[in-house]
Amino acid sequence: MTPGPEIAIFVLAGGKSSRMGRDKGRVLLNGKPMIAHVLETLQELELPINIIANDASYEQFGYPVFRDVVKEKGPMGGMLTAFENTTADVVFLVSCDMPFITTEVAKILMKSASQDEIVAALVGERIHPLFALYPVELKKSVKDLISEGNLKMTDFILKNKHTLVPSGFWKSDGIFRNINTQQELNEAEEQWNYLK
Ligand SMILES: Nc1nc2c(ncn2[C@@H]2O[C@H](COP(=O)(O)OP(=O)(O)OP(=O)(O)O)[C@@H](O)[C@H]2O)c(=O)[nH]1
Repeated sequence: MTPGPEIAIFVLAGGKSSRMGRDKGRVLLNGKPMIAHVLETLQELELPINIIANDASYEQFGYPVFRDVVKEKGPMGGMLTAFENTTADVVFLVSCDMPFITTEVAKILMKSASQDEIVAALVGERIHPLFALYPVELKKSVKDLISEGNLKMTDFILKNKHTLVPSGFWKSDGIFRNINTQQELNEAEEQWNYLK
């Protein structure tokens, strides 16, 4: 049996957090910075973990921190930064604001990992680009899209070879819930024991 592609995890934490009003990755949720919940789940996968952030305080989490190679280009810029800083074949891109992710769903997506296909979850009509696998061989194409100003992640997925794993392969779609606002943070805090 041939071994699968080598995968490295990159957690994105370089956004503006304008809806939250303060840096999302470090807001406290159930007593811990939001990104710490994400990292704790991901570490069970036993893959290399990296963070892409523009603030050195992310070094406190104990993983390598890379600054965006191109600023203010959203997750596409974060993805290019990941591609530029890995020797793996595939980057597992994860948003820092998804504290309910599970290793169950990560492993389901990873089963389809490929050196030349993007793998993402499909929930209803919605593709989730920030808990998804991207082949590093798409680096040139990402560079071109960034210089053209085409920064939409779902467009990028649909224009390249991809596998969309439909909902139904896992127990709950709640794992894709992300937290953008103070109200969503309050709700997650209140429902923590039920959701986690
Ligand atoms: N490295 C990096 N990550 C980013 C960038 N923009 C967004 N992200 C990350 O991508 C994920 C989703 O970000 P969004 O919620 O869409 O954007 P945001 O800028 O963080 O927040 P808003 O300003 O409220 O839209 C989060 O984990 C962000 O930290 C960026 O330019 N660089």
